[in-house]
Amino acid sequence: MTAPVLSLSGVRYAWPGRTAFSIEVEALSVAHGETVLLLGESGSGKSTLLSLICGTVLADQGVVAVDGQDLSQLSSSARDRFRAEWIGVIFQQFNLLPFGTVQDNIALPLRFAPTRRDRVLDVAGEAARLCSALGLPGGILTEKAARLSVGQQQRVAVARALIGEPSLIVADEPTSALDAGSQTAFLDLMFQQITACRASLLMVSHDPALGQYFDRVVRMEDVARVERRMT
Ligand SMILES: Nc1ncnc2c1ncn2[C@@H]1O[C@H](COP(=O)(O)OP(=O)(O)OP(=O)(O)O)[C@@H](O)[C@H]1O
Repeated sequence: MTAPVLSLSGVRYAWPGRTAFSIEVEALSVAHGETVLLLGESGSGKSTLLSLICGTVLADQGVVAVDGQDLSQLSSSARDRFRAEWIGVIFQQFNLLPFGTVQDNIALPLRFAPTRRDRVLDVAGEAARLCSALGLPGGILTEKAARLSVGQQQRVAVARALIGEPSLIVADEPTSALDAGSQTAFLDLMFQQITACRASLLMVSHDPALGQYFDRVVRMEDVARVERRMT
């Protein structure tokens, strides 16, 4: 049996400072090629959990492993490189570089990830293929990101996460700005592309209606114990 693409065990994390929010996750894993929706209300710690998974914050206790690599064993710069190599991240606000072109934005993670870069023979060709597969108009590659509609930015953010086929795609509420019809169309396209590159997907949302698209739905309250102390 191959190791899961993501596994958390005995994880504990408390935000430093006066926030007094802490989270404990006994066990959570995502298998290769699996799509998992992590459901939780606002403030339940979903983004905190994604930060732990991406290694932007380090667990105080326990192990977070991506593709078998314990993130706490990497230096801060090695962790940044590891994230760029193996994790495609779709942020809630997409975080595109506004003055960069669509092509610059899609190619960005490859700059920091030589192995991922090596998997893409023709960067411009692959960016164009992903744009077309995600329903973006031809010629968009040379547009500045700031000029795009929200729906277009969202698709560019997906293309940026997928380029070079990282093993894990992590998405933080990427459909929250869309109406139900546009959500369905967007998720269909995103899932087709994720399946084509055999990546695993962990997406967080507060919306139970999205569960039908995923292999598995995990509720925050079933995997995470959170504590808020008044300071
Ligand atoms: N960067 C941060 N610094 C300090 N505390 C933070 C930070 N981010 C989150 N927190 C704390 O963690 C708690 C949970 O926030 P988090 O963003 O993880 O929840 P969420 O489920 O993603 O919420 P939402 O759906 O509203 O984005 C917050 O109430 C806050 O106290």
